[in-house]
Amino acid sequence: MRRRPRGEHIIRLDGVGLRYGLGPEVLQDISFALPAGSFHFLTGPSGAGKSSLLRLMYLGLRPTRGRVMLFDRDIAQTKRYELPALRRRIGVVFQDFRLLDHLSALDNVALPLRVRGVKESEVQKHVPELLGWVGLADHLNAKPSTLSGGQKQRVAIARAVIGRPDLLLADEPTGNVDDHIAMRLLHLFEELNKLGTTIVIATHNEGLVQRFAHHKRLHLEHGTVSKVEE
Ligand SMILES: Nc1ncnc2c1ncn2[C@@H]1O[C@H](COP(=O)(O)OP(=O)(O)OP(=O)(O)O)[C@@H](O)[C@H]1O
Repeated sequence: MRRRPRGEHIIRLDGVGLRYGLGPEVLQDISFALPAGSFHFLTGPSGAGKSSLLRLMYLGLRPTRGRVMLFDRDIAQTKRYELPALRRRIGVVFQDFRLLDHLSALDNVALPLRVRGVKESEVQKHVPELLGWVGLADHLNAKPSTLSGGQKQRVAIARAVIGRPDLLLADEPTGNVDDHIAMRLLHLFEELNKLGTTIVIATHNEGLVQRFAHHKRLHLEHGTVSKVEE
């Protein structure tokens, strides 16, 4: 598996601004760089721009000004056909999960491995193991519509981490689960981080941030970074 040496920047934003359509800038003058292997909580009040910043980072949106460098590539200079390969190196946990409704929990989580051509024997070994780890051993064949919000969230997390991405971006990944499961999920992110994945977790859960205060913080206020620990 490809691993990057520590010390490089996984993502760098320089003077980035974002507006939706003709609206006001919702992100302004954003500049920071995240070193490979770092672990940040993205915090800030509701509406500060956390989800918008994550969208820029997973290339779901282009900035209206400034420069985004991802894996040492300037996104503005990157050809459209090259973007899917960059995106495959990013695991994303969306706030609204975005599971495929016609697939079972197991098949949703298996997707990133199957896209990559991982052997089916490996898929059948690793996916149930991970789903068991997040407490869903009894729901491998369940369709998302039969799962609770917290269970769907855990399937979405398993799908985002199964391929050991270079960068994991998670939007409120513990928003629908109780404290005990939130702790377990945070430990899962820490394990992934130890294997080299750079992690950014947007959260409102200040209690959780305090319990994991050994990790760094990227704080947004009114669309701009008011604090970044690099
Ligand atoms: N698709 C969109 N079109 C227009 N404006 C948007 C869109 N998405 C977000 N915004 C606006 O951008 C600003 C930042 O929103 P964003 O969702 O990024 O904040 P947030 O910090 O993630 O909030 P929350 O913690 O409540 O999820 C808000 O003023 C919001 O209304």
